[in-house]
Amino acid sequence: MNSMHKVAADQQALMAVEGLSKRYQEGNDLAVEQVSFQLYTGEILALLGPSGCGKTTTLRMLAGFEHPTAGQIYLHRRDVTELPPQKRNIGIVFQDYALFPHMSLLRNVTFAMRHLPKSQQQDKAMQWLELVGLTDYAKRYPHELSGGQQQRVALARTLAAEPELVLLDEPFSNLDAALRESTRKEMRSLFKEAGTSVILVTHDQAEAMTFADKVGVMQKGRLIQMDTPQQVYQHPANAFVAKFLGHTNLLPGRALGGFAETPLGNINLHTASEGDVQLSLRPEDLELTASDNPQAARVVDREFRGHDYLYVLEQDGVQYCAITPSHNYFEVGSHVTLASARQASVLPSAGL
Ligand SMILES: Nc1ncnc2c1ncn2[C@@H]1O[C@H](COP(=O)(O)OP(=O)(O)OP(=O)(O)O)[C@@H](O)[C@H]1O
Repeated sequence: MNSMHKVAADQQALMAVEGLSKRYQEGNDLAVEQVSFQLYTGEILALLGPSGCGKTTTLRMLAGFEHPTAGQIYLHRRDVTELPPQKRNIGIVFQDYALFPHMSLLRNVTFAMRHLPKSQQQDKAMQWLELVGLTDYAKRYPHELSGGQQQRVALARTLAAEPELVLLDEPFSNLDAALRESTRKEMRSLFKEAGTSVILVTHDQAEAMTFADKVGVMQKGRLIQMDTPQQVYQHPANAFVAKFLGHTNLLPGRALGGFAETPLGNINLHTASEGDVQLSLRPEDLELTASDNPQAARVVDREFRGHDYLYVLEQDGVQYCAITPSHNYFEVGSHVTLASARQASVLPSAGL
């Protein structure tokens, strides 16, 4: 990208983060190391990674609750790195929702609207409660609500302050599986309807992929890859990202342009390459065919998952995983040939 393009892109970014780092104590490792990214208006970004990788620290620096050791945070190209949280126009919804227990839902929401004249607050608060489907509960108190409902009030209260950007810290972690999925869907459409920009933190890859427009995968304080869920899943930057986003087969290969020689035969490559490579092949991209050949792969294990089967297979002492539709049925102990049904992606930084 030449510098003209970079300037143009920067101008449109709602938030730009450059070289953000955090060391909590002298002598400790960096909790966040050189994180840089841009967020555009209306975008939903998920910061995804295992426990301790620096997601929450990053979020807290963006909100202004933690001071960075190095780096800058820009909102509309204005450097806000030194601004206190209340001057950033960023809303944050914490994991525990932090509603005021002694206030009704309506008052919880109007509390966030002190910037409006008193006469407008009630009507406007009812509109926010309507947006999250809770007008009938306006007079109730937080303890009279389910976890999912409390979550939505916390969201209404955050939105009522009309922030430019909403930060969510593990927003669905307190909800049970069924409620989590529906709340996730509702919230995504709410944000999309309102055109709200969002950054959320999660360690749940399914949540990140279904909720966000872009996923930023973090490992040991670093942002390893940030792209659309499809790109990150299908073209991971390294073995860690490939494995963190679901099952995968990591294969050694020798690339000869558009294909590579691998233990599973020649496999076409998504991007032409040369020399020794590491490939990531998703389990749904492996094709199984029943075989009489005892040298072929053996079915070691099979897990029924409703819509599909997850198989563990062994060939030449190496284990592979494959996912097939549930009508494709192979007995444990039987033999199958393995072939790639799609192009594999070359991991660009296999050494990481
Ligand atoms: N207040 C603190 N003082 C010292 N070290 C801290 C502090 N907060 C976090 N850390 C350390 O910084 C690193 C990153 O922590 P952080 O909470 O940002 O990770 P995370 O990815 O959000 O993890 P989780 O998913 O478990 O919340 C960890 O090694 C953690 O122990």
